Parts: sequence; C-alpha cells; structure tokens
Amino acid sequence: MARVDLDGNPIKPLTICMIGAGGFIGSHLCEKLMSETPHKVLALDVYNDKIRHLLDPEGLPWNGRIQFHRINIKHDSRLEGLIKMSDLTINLAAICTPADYNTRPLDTIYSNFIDALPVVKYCSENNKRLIHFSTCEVYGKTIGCFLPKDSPLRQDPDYYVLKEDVSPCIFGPIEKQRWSYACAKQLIERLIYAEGAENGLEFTIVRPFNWIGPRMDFIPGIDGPSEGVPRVLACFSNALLRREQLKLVDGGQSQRTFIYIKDAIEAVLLMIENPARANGHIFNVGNPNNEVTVRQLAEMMTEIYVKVSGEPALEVPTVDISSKEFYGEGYDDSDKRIPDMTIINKQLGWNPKTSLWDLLDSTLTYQHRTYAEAIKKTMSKATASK
Ligand SMILES: NC(=O)c1ccc[n+]([C@@H]2O[C@H](COP(=O)([O-])OP(=O)(O)OC[C@H]3O[C@@H](n4cnc5c(N)ncnc54)[C@H](O)[C@@H]3O)[C@@H](O)[C@H]2O)c1
Ligand SMILES: O=c1ccn([C@@H]2O[C@H](COP(=O)(O)OP(=O)(O)O[C@H]3OC[C@](O)(CO)[C@H]3O)[C@@H](O)[C@H]2O)c(=O)[nH]1
Repeated sequence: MARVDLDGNPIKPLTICMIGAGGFIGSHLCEKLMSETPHKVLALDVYNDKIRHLLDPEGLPWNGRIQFHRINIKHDSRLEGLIKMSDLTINLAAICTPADYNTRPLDTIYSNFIDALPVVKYCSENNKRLIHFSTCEVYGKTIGCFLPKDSPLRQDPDYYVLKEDVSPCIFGPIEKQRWSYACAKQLIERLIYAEGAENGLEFTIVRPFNWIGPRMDFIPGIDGPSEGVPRVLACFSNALLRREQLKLVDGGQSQRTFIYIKDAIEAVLLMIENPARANGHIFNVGNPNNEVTVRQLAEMMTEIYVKVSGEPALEVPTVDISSKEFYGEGYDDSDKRIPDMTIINKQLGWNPKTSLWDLLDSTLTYQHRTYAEAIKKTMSKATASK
C-alpha cells in the first residue's frame, strides 16, 4: 500500500544526507528509515560501530539503501557534494556530553557552531531542506528558579514550562562554561532562522529533551575510555553493572523529563515526511509526563536493575558528590526541563507514549544483556592482576 503523509498525499522516496548518523540518535533514525520506509540514507560520521548491523552489504532487506561515508565535517571537501545529491540534510553531529562543556569549551563551541556553518550554507545555497538538531539546553534555567524557594509562583507552569515561541533563554555567567554548548546551539539556531527569513532556507529545528535508550553513549572501559564521563543514563548503568554507588551531583536535585528514543524517533519521521507542516518550525521533542529528580531516577534505575539482573541492590545505593569534584570548575546546571507540546501537537499530531518505568525497564534489560559479561571479565582480570 502507498505510504501517505498526514494530509493524505503519497510520500516520495527521499535521499537523506544524515550527518552524525553513527551516534545514538542517528543509529535509531537509520534503523527506523531502513525498516519502515523506502528512503535512502547517506550516513556520514567518523564512527560506524552503532550502525554496523545495518551496513552488511548482503542479506539485509534494505541492501544498498544505506551507504556509510567516513567523514569528519570539519575538513572534508566531499560534504557539499553529498548535500547536493540529497533531498534533505539532517545534522546530528555535535559534542553533546556535559562533561565536555566546561573542560573542552573550545571544542564544544567549534563543534556546535563553527562546524555546523558549512552545512547550513550548503543547504541554503543549493536550496536543500535542513533538519538541524539543537537542544532543550537552549532554554537554560527556568524563570521560576530565581524566585524565593517558598514563592507560590514556583507552582505556576508559566514560570517553568518551556515554550519554543515564548520562553527566554537563561544562561549563567561566562565563567560557568557549562553554557558554552547551549550558547553555541542558540547561535546556530538563530543563524538557521535568519537563513530562512532572508534567503528562504527550508528548515526545521529539533530541541530534544533527554532522549534515552539503548546505544546511548558508552560504558567506560568497555566501549569507551575508562576515564570518560558519559551522560547520566550511561553513568548510572555503569555503576549498576559494576555494583558501585550511583553518584548524585550536588545531591541529585535537578529535574529532567526523559523520553524513550523510539517515541522521539516517531516524531522525527513525521518531520521528515511532512515538510509542509514542519518547515519553519522549532519543535520541543520530549515527554512532559516523565519528570523526575536525578535522585528519583537513580532510585528507579536501582529498583529496575535488581529485577533485570537478579542481583540485590547495595545497602546504600547512592552517594552525593559536588559538581566541582564530578565535572570540574565552571559546571552549572539546568534546574528543570518540562517541554511544552503545543506546537508539535498542532503541526504533527504527535505525542510520546512510553512511561519512564517501561523505558528504563527495556533499556536496562539491553544494558545488562550487552555489558554484564564483559564487565565481569574486566573486573575479574583486574582482581587477578592485583
Ligand atoms: N540525546 C539527547 O537526548 C539529546 C538532547 C539534546 C540535544 N541532542 C542533540 O542531538 C544530536 C545527536 O545527539 P546524540 O545523543 O545522538 O549524540 P552522539 O554523540 O551519540 O552522536 C553525535 C554523532 O556525531 C558525530 N560527529 C561529531 N562531530 C563530527 C564531525 N566533525 N564529523 C562527523 N561526525 C561527527 C559523532 O561521532 C557521533 O556519532 C546532537 O546535536 C545533540 O546536541 C541530543
Ligand atoms: O553520574 C551522574 C551523571 C549526571 N548527573 C546529573 O544528571 C543530570 C543529567 O545529566 P546528563 O544526562 O549528563 O545531561 P544534561 O541533562 O545535564 O544535559 C544534556 O541534556 C541534553 C543535552 O543537550 C544532550 O544530551 C545535554 O547537554 C545533571 O543534573 C547531572 O548533573 C548525576 O547526578 N550523576
């Protein structure tokens, strides 16, 4: 049966230039595009480990519809040609791990702003559509967090719900280099918006709110550097797998809403296949119903991991740590992130489905299945060599 868009028009097969296709979000988007659509993907990245299962030249039903190009977009003259060959470019490439923002601020700014410039320019000059991945971090802190702790206004959604077309972007001082990432993302959003306004670039900007699931980041010492600090899902998974305490930065009081990667990918597919409804828009993509403090996240993951692994929890499963000790000088944090869903609902009729419990259950089942044996081996080797 012919596939149709939200307005009942047939969907033409597209060629998509996906930059950063080898990362967490890219790998899930490639999987979805291969298994459920006829679209072709030119997958650009410096790594391909997370999409290797899709690239096998023979024996896969989508044989030939995905091509991997090992390209660093900082310096590769093939980039413009690949964008020209495509109907749509999706840019996911970025340094996007908070541990890097205040320790590698230059790399962070270059990656999120300077390196994205040619992509925007080539799309604009060649009249190609662009879907650019920004972040919920562009909102920074909520207005509510500046009110006195006992102010009743803190309960008023106007002071904390984050709206694409209304909310201000509130970052900390320059010495809090945590905000170098958010600031670079904000400026590239403004540039894309200006290209749309002045030169007619067809664009969509996505602001992901803590998408999580299998293949997110790495487990230190197994498929990433031993001293590396991934995002919170992988930090907590690593601690659970090693039977170590989960570290709560500044007491784990910050709040986040987490969304299952598979729900979020449904939203991206709707943007890809409904340009008339998605062009010119900035979309929050998150799950406002899945809000927890980081401490509650740690407690929930501990409880679920007991069920998944069959191992009892530690007597004291968490430990507090200062942000200075964990991330170093210049760290700061977003206090609370609840996405407003009005625009994405109106334009694409999309809503997230999966509860936090269910998404953590399936993700921790994957983490246990993928890493538990490897961790046991490295841990027993380390003990034997003592
Ligand atoms: N996962 C989330 O919840 C989340 C939240 C907010 C924003 N985002 C944004 O979504 C995008 C993708 O995030 P992710 O979670 O998949 O991150 P990721 O780190 O898993 O993926 C990014 C990919 O980009 C590649 N890349 C980076 N620089 C490159 C370069 N110069 N040339 C070629 N490839 C390069 C990396 O190798 C990596 O595979 C990023 O722009 C990020 O800022 C993600
Ligand atoms: O071991 C840990 C690790 C982290 N925390 C705290 O958890 C909160 C969430 O941290 P994290 O998932 O690393 O990232 P953020 O939500 O702060 O930022 C991301 O949001 C979107 C994105 O743009 C891309 O993913 C990125 O910037 C935070 O409060 C940490 O301090 C912890 O307690 N223990």
